[in-house]
Amino acid sequence: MPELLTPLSANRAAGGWQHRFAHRSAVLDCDMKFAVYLPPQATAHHKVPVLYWLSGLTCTEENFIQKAGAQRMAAQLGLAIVCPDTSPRGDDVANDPGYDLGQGAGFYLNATQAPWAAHYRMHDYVVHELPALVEAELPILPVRGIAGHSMGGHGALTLALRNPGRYQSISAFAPICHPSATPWGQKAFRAYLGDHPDAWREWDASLLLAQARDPVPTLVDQGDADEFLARELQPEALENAARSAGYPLTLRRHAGYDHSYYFIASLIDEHLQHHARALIK
Ligand SMILES: N[C@@H](CCC(=O)N[C@@H](CSC=O)C(=O)NCC(=O)O)C(=O)O
Repeated sequence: MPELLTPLSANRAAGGWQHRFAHRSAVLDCDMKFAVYLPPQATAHHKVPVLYWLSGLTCTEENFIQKAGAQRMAAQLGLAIVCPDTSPRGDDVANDPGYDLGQGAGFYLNATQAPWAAHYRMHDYVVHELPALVEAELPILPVRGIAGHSMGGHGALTLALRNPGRYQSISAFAPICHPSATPWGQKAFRAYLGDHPDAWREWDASLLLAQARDPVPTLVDQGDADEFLARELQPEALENAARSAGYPLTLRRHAGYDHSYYFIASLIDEHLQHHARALIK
């Protein structure tokens, strides 16, 4: 039987190991890469809980592991971090010249429209295929939190809200909160889902959260100097939905912070601690 994971790199980090692997995805029908940080507590005899990190537009599996500085706190807490790529990839995979559609911009949904539907099934990949793979091949427990940034914040919120019971904790940095009403989201939804308002509603975090019946502790951080705040992110839509649903959302605003990884690196320890409170007993 062929090896399921092809090692790409392994670097010692904070007493654990930062890995990158390639594998064949049946769900996406293409070769994919992902990164996983294994803390020192993860051994052949001891499995650890896991945080799935979803990156934003233009990112690969490498942005977070190189820029967020998460390894030291993950090692302290005993938390693995799995970072998928942001879309299917390859010469045979549909693409678009814009940075906000196609490869690097999968939006963590299952596309229904041609030409995207053939490969763009990032929801099923992140929720089902990748966890089954890492839980079978690596010392990782099926005890999961989910987090992300911007497009990946939208992904973290929607994947958790669509799959009650699968994630015990949620967090996001500067998420796209109401994509069916903002330009990045509308462009992606029109392409991937077609002009079908009912379908858009199923992938909009604020609209899903307003209907949520399974409360999961959720932390959202937003910088007030974020260049995308008013046009693309609209955290007030998420706040209003949480208020009307009585959902346990903590949304914090931070003076002077922009949309970059400097913001993420400044607060990532608090997000990891938020997840550890739910995942590590
Ligand atoms: N015009 C920019 C837009 C891309 C960008 O800002 N990407 C962010 C995520 S935005 C929402 O999903 C990002 O994380 N970039 C990578 C990084 O390492 O900072 C551009 O094309 O650069």
